[in-house]
Parts: sequence; structure tokens; C-alpha cells
Amino acid sequence: QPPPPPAPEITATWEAINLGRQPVPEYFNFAHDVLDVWSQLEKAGHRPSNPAFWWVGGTGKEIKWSFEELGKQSRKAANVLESACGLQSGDRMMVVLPRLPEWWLVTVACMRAGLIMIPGISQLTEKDLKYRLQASRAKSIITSDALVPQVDAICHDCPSLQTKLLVSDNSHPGWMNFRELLQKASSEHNCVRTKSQDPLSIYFTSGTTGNPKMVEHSHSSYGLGFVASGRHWVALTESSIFWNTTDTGWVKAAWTFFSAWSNGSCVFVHELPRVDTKLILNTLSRFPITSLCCVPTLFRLLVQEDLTRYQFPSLRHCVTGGEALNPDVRERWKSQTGLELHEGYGQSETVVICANQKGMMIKTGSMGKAFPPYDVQIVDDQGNVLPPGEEGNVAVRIKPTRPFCFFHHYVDNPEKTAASEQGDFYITGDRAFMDKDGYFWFLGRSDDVINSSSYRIGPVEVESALAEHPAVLECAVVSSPDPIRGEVVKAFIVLTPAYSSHEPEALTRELQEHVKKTTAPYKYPRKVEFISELPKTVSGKIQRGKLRNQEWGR
Ligand SMILES: Nc1ncnc2c1ncn2[C@@H]1O[C@H](COP(=O)(O)OP(=O)(O)OP(=O)(O)O)[C@@H](O)[C@H]1O
Repeated sequence: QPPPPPAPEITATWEAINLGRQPVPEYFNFAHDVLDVWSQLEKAGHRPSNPAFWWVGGTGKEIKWSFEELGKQSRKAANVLESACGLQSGDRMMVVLPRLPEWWLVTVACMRAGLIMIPGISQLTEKDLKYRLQASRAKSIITSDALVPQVDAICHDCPSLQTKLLVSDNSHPGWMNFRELLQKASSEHNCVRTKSQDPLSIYFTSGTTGNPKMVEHSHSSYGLGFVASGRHWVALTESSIFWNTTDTGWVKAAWTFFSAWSNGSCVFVHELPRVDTKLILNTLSRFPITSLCCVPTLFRLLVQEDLTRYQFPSLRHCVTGGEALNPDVRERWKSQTGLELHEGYGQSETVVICANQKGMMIKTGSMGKAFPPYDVQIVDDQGNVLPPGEEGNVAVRIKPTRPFCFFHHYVDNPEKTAASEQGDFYITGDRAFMDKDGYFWFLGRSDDVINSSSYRIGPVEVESALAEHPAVLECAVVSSPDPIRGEVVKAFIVLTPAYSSHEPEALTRELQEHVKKTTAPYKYPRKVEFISELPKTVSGKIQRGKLRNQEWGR
């Protein structure tokens, strides 16, 4: 085999494919074509000495793997999956683990063995697991102690499930111990030659409207779809150390390692048994993390801390996404750390759709411009492109050519797949407008937009206005029934400690006046409720749907 070209050149080739300037190869496997290439570059001294993977446990234990070590361990893991579990290329495997190093190993091992990985969050209940195992017909599951009772309770109803793998120092009857098997496994393994279009992963959506859907991505979609956004949105290079605090069950964990590893960067992980802002800030100052990604909700909590007490000597670049970033949070983060927050936008079905790339002028409150190779437009309900300034559906052009870095379909659900398309476009289900400079402004998910006396009100604008008031720690704005207007704006607000004992009625009036002054007055919340906590997904996103259902008695 000829020696691989130097790092920037190889990344440039992958980037050119990502951006549609070069054809997607017929065969592609991220483990073989990217990770093993970095391993060779590392050996040849073409990469700085930072690890490829750096894990810090809850008790302070650390694990660092070079690309070489990651390669060796993941080959062993692939042998465990193939030999001990009898899995074959094309089989599906559920991977439900907390932030343990084994999650990254098994993920890479699945690629090597050609298995389709189905990540899930550790908080899944018996019912969730049963639905997912039955719907996906997964042949194997790998999980940790916490979920053993739930899996044991339902596995008899899941006829496809043949093996159960446990990541633990304990043993359980009926479960194979992954750590023990890994120790004994051979590190020789021939990576399966996957076609670019072969399925790589299936993610279950969170199922806000009906049963969760299975979103399938191919090897090239994820494996090559994050090279450019990694480089230009997250600003990753071979010397970057990238920490994303996301849970492993959310697509963002995959986005992170595909972006980082294709650019030769290090993936940093803290086990984070619970979300603890002080722990996050301490980790950020203790370790040479250069690049950070958190959901906006988490940045909102971080800026409540006195950030001047911390120093982040290595931190250079911060990104956020997954929900709307309130301008107030961006400004407070920037004024206290001197660092810009670069917002991006995407879905489980896609790679990065819009982003504020490094060096681009940022317009406060906008989620940035369309990210190539996507052609992103605002369209009406028939799929006609709308002019700048008009509110409509955020849509990605899929005809005449479906972008390669895009989901294939919702597995076993052609009706849902068809329903997500309109004319030449895939409809994201989000509402926004694009300005004349091509910047996109998020208004809300289609379901979240409030229709009050025929005014259409995006929750994000009201929430951003409220967030500027010092009394507001967090808030969520939803529709609430009203006999005259049909529906009105209601704000659920978590107060900052300094305001928690204020008289609620006076504070309600003060907040209403504040919104009337900050944004168009018709958007002000006619109803306000103070609560101690907002409902959130495990990835930290606010679940407006839950609050809305509560209002409407659903
Ligand atoms: N920068 C952003 N600003 C506003 N919203 C965002 C942003 N980034 C992502 N989102 C929201 O997150 C959605 C994608 O999230 P994801 O694919 O994780 O699905 P989910 O919302 O968790 O699950 P489901 O689609 O089943 O409800 C987008 O459609 C959008 O509503």
C-alpha cells in the first residue's frame, strides 16, 4: 500500500467529496478509510501527539487512546461482536450505554463488522426498549447494569434478540460480559468492505407525534457528511481537542466523532454522571480542551455561574445547536469568556443544515446560512420557494438529486418518508424565514408556532425577549386555550434565585411589560406560570410539547 498523503491533503479530499466537488466513492467505511488512515499518519509523525480519544471518568480516572490504540481496541471489539455474538454484516445492534469508553469502541466495531448500530439513551423504559427492539428486529443489545432488569423483563417478547452484552465489572445470568471478552479477543480483524450507500445507523426520533420513527443513515452520509462542517463550523484541526457534553443516545454524539475524527482531532469525553455546571466549568479549565459544544440550555445554565472565577486557557472555539440560542445567552458567554458562540442547525435526518461558520459575520438570533452541499430554502406548504423575509417551512432540496449526506428513509415506513417530502424538497417541520443576505431565522417547530387571533407567533422570539430579564433563568412559551382568541401565548418561567421570593402578580406584570417593550407587543404572554423546572429531553432540549399538552388537557 502506498503511504497516505499528508494530513491536510487527505482531509481536503474528503472535504471535496463532502461538498459535492468530487464523486462519492462506491465503497466507503469510516473505520477503514478514515480512522486507519489517521493511524498510519500518526505512526509516520504527521499528526500532533494529542490522543484521538480522551475520557475522564466521574472519579477522575482517565483513558487516552491514540488512533493506533483506538484501531486495535475496536478491532478486538469487532471480533467480540462477530465471534462471541455471532453477528454478521447487515445485522442490527442496539447500543445503549452511558458515556463509557466502550460506547465509542462498539460504535467503531459496528462499522468494522458492517453492523447497523442503533444508539439509545440509558433512560429508556421497558416499554421503550420493547418497542425499539421489536421495531428494529435488533439481534443484539449492549448495555450497562442499569438497564439489565428492563431488558430481561421484555426480551422474551423480542424474538429477534439473540444476544445480550453487558459492559460492567459484574456478571448477570444470560448476559455475556463484554469487558472479559474484549480482553481475550484477537486484535486482528479485516474490516468489512461496505458500500457507501449501505446502512450504517438507525436512530429513533423522540416521537413527539406518534411512534418514534427509525431514521437510517448510510456509511457515506455520516462518514463523509461532517468533514466540512467539522472544519468550518467547529473549526477543527489535527491539534483540536473537542468536547461535546451530549448524551451518547443522541445523534450529536455521532456528529461529534465523525466531525472530529475525520479532521484528525481528539474526541474528549467526561463521564458526567449528572449535569453539573461547576463540574463542567472545572473540566473546561483543567483540561486542554480547545473546542466546546453544548446545547443552548446548558450554555444558559453556564452563564448563570460567575465565569470570571474560571480560566479556560486552551478554549478557542464554541458551538451550539439542537434548539434556539437566545441572544442574551450568546452575549453573556461572549462578554465573560471573550469567545463567540457559533450556532448551527440540523436534524437526526440530516447533517448540518445551517451554520454560523468560523469567521462569518454573525447576526444575533440567526442560525446562520445554508451549509453546503445542501440547498436550503423556505417553502410554502406546496413546496414553492418563498421570497426572502416570508415565513415558511425550512426545506432541503432533494430533487433532482438527493444529497448523499442525508437519511435514506424512515425504515419500514414509506408513508412517513413520503409525507416528509413536498415537491422538490424535504420538509424539516421547522418554521423560519431567510433574510436577503441568506441568513435563516428560526421561529419554532411547526407544532410550536402559536396562532393567536390570527397572529402567528414563534415561541423563540418571546422566549428570547423574556430571557433578557434578570428574573428569568429559563422559560418555555406555548399556546394555551382562550375562549375569545382561540389560543394565547403562555410562558412557563423558572426564576433566578434573586427573584424567587418576589410577589408573583407584580412580577408577571413586570415581565409582560418587558416583553411588550422588547418585541412586538402582540406577542406578550397573556398567561404566565412560575415553575421550578422545565421538562427536558435527555439531550437537554426543552419539551414544549409536554407543556402544551398539559395546557390543552391532552
Ligand atoms: N439552531 C437551532 N435552532 C432552533 N432549533 C433547532 C436548532 N438546531 C436544531 N433545532 C431543533 O431540533 C430539531 C432536530 O432535533 P432532533 O433531530 O434531535 O430531533 P428531536 O427534536 O429530538 O426529535 P423529534 O424530531 O422526534 O421530535 C430541529 O428540527 C429543530 O426543531
